[in-house]
Amino acid sequence: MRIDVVTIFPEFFDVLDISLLGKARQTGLLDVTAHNLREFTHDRHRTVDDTPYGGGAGMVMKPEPWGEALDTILGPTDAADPVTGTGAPVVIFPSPAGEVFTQKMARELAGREHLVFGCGRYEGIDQRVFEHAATRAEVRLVSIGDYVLNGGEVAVMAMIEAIGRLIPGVVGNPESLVEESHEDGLLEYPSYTKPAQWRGLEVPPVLLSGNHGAIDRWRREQQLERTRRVRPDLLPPGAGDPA
Ligand SMILES: Nc1cc(-c2ccc3ccn(Cc4ccc(CN5CCCC5)cc4)c3c2)n[nH]1
Repeated sequence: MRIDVVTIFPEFFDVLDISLLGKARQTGLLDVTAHNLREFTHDRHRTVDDTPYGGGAGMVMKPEPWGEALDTILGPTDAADPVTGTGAPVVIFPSPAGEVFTQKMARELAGREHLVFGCGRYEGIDQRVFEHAATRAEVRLVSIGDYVLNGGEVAVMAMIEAIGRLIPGVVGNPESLVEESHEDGLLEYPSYTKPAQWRGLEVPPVLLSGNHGAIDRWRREQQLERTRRVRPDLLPPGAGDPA
């Protein structure tokens, strides 16, 4: 998978070289390139923002540098490019006004060949950038949660990690991808490891029984109980009913 990130803080993404994804980059499974938006300005001050039409606090990111950056990354769109094939790029802009990023969306995006992330700053990006990009690629505004960050970079880092780890070969043990929170729609069961006693606290005896049928049943019940308590909105229909 090829990932391009457009940002005024390209060094922010250097951390990907040392994290879990560093190995994936070395093995060519994941190719991540950060582009400095200021490389696509032409004035002496490398200006990327200006005051908002209609007034209001703060600044808005100018459309021209974004247009040139996306021209470079998306390349001249020839008619043969289907906008929605797996090979066609998806351009994702983090936004507080976006659709919420979920494990389901992460799984879907992990199947695409080319992702482009656009990191806004200030009060956001001129709306026409999204409109024009949509004439040549699939465009999505995506929120990672109902809180306001200072820009898109942290959101993109979170999405790259959530997506990257679903790519076969990026995570050591693919088994661990199936049995985790949200993968089957429920929250995960609690985990334990040695020692069996720690500060007077025991490991649930079923986990030491070697009875794998009982262990699976206990874990499933833990998932349902935890999901009922913490995230009833995630319960599948009927799962919350008393047994
Ligand atoms: N899930 C999630 C994603 C983000 C996120 C993503 C990209 C950007 C780019 C700039 N900002 C800061 C920021 C500050 C103020 C406003 C609200 N203003 C009110 C009037 C115009 C806008 C919006 C945005 C981002 C925030 N935050 N949270």
